[in-house]
Amino acid sequence: MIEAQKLTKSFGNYKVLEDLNLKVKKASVYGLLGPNGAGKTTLIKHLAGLYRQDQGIVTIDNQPVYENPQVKGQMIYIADDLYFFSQASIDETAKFYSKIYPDWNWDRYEQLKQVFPIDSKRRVVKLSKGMQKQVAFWLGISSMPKVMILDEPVDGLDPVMRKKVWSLILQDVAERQVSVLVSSHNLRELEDVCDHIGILHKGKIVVERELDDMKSDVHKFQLGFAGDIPEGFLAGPEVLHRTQTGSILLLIARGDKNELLQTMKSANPVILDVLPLTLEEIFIYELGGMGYDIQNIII
Ligand SMILES: Nc1ncnc2c1ncn2[C@@H]1O[C@H](COP(=O)(O)OP(=O)(O)OP(=O)(O)O)[C@@H](O)[C@H]1O
Repeated sequence: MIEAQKLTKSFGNYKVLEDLNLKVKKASVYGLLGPNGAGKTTLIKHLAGLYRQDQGIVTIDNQPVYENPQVKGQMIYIADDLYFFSQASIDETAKFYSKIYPDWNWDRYEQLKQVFPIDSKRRVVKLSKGMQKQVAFWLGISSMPKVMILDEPVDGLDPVMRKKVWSLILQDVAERQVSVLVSSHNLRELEDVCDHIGILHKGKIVVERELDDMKSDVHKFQLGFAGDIPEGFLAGPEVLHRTQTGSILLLIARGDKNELLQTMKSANPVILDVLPLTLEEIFIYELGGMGYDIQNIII
């Protein structure tokens, strides 16, 4: 489990993270969203043990991360800006990884040549940006980590490679109970792969949700009435959004779907439809209600 408690970090007088709490469970994929400058990379560098926090606790399986080689030997960190030795080929870099990571698996490294079609004798720094990212995953996955910390991981990969990489990661989550924290600006990308989403805004996690809960808790309805919409109809706090066009009402509401439908039916609408709701819409309406300009935070 990856955990940060009351994590605070400033650069000079500028506080980037403040009393931040975050938990990534075993065998789970946590998506970290936030606008430019929110502090995602700063948070990630603490979780990867590269930065020392000013205050708070950062642990992996209850062990402090900073300056802890044992923890780092079980973790891969794929940064936004990759670093490789300037003279080394992929094979030579793999040899280096095999000495750093105690569970390094040469069979897996060989098998993954089917997935990453790059000549392993080539110098890594001479490869294209997207190919270097592929190498980072190739070596990272062959290291058999328990924890993966990924900063904008599929940026620069083509769509086919994105799918392949995600499928390898999710296979490790399912089969080896790997914990993954992944940052992105793209909610749609995270929606397909994460089970939890946290939104970082101005140095704090402002919302953290389990996706299945979220999807089953918020619903969108379209209602039509023969005459006027009944006075006070569904005007309670369960309604997150309401638009009325003539006698057609569009509602986004939180709660048990069947109970909401029962309440609506009692007003005798002539039309009552449940409409599909994207995760993006759920965030927009939920966080909009909390006073955040969410369109600018997550899109
Ligand atoms: N080493 C540093 N020294 C001073 N300020 C820093 C340092 N690293 C980050 N910051 C500042 O901290 C804030 C958060 O930066 P960070 O890179 O963590 O954001 P981010 O959410 O990853 O942004 P982006 O989505 O643009 O990558 C920014 O204002 C940045 O200028």
